[in-house]
Amino acid sequence: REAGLPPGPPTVPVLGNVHIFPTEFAYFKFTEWARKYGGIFSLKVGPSTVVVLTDVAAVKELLDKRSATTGDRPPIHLADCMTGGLQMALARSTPTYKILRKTSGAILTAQATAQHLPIQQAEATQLLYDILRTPQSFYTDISRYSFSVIRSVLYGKRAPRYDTPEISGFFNVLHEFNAILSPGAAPPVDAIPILKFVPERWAKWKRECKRIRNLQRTLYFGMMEETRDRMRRGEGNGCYMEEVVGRAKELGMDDEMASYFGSALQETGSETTSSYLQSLILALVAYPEAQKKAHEEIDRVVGEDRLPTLDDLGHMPYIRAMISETHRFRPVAPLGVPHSTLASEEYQGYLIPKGATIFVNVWGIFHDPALFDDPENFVPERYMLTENGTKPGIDGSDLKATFPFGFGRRICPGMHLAFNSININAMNLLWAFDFKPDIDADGKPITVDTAAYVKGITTAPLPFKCRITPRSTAKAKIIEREFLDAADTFAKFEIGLNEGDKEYAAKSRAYAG
Ligand code: HEM
Repeated sequence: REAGLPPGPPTVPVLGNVHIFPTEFAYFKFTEWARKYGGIFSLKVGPSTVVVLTDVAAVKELLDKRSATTGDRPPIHLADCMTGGLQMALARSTPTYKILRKTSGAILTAQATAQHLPIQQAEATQLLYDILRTPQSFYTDISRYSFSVIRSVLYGKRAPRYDTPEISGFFNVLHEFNAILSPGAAPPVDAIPILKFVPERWAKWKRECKRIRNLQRTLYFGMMEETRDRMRRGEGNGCYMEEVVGRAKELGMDDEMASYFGSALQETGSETTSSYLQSLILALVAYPEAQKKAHEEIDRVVGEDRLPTLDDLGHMPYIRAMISETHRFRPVAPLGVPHSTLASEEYQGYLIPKGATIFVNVWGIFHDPALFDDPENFVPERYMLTENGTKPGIDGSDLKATFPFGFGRRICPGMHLAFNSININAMNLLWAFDFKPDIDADGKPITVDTAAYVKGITTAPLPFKCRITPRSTAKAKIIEREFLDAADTFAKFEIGLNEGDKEYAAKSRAYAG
């Protein structure tokens, strides 16, 4: 480890810390190291430096205030081979990235997001209806919901069932992309750049990247073309990609950029939102007392006769606290998405060299006993005691609601869409259902495992079982009625559905009627 770098675990020659670098659930190890080496520690991965921040003040200073130099992403050569550098969340800080980012800023504003509320609400109503009908498949019903919302607001076309080829087709391509990027799946071309020059006939990874690139382009261009066709036929429905097409010149977007832009938002927006909602349900099952308090509050504010609306949230401090606590308890991106530095920075006497990778240990911060009382438990009350849930007397002002959504110039551009989805669904689910542990053959409750999570940059609870029942017959009736009423909103987003999807949508309406 070079002089001036933040401290960290002892290194060995050449490898540095490669031999001890965690390849999965790295946030646990990083948290352990942070307690030992401090809120700013470093690791050596061969010649490169990784800096891990588990110190809120350092995050604020380095990633927010000095974002001009810390807003790059580490190089991922394979990703660039497949996407041409156009996957916005992974893209380096290039002029092309800046256009993509500007476009997201121009179209995903809080104001614009409000215009997409009707379809978000209609999809949330279908989520209630799906869970009412088939409570055992709540986990995939949530995945359908989040995919369909993003697909509708972006491309103007929904996915009425989870088993549609529209969803499996999209995720198959995404999973192939992620699989080849996972540690060990391909030679370490970023660490050993000379490997990039191995001829294709000896480099299977190059052939694989080409194959996946072709799959991506066929799918993403197809999604774009469908939207464009609908516009040509005068059947536009105001979705975001129509705006991108309409303003392409002004935004500096060509076809290729627009196609990757839309698909990147679809990728980043789907599994993040579903992960959050799945974690919320897991917490409700594991913490019945918290669920009871939320039920009491929503019954008092909303009552039996109608679904909650976004305006109700202002009158529900406990549910607002519960929403924040879910982010803290099980953050969707426990290490954020890694940033990288475009120039050297100095902070509190430490050198953060140019090209260093920076991880924010969101997990370690949210589970720091110095900041939060009883951090391992789901305790919404903490967000009623202090604004950001921290212990009384601790300044938690930098841990604001956007903290789980990242930092500086890279902050999540889909945040406003995500806030609406989370708020609407958290209220709806609590209003509608009781969530209880599943029972075994002897009728005994089976404890859910709140630590069983998917590995990856973003995470989600592993599929789990629970018993979900409507809280009253009157509420079940309202859900059916609202689902039928949503048909008008859905209609604009059901143009061009495949036969299977059309049939499914028609059948579920007939069933509700
Ligand atoms: C619960 C929901 C969500 C969470 C917790 C979340 C969280 C995050 C985080 C932590 C980052 C990395 C920020 C950084 O590098 O500092 C990010 C980036 C991103 N998110 Fe989200 N996100 C969510 C939903 C969405 C949605 C709904 C969309 C799109 C509609 C979206 C689109 C993106 C994109 C495109 C980026 C990359 C930004 C860039 O690199 O410039 N996200 N998100």
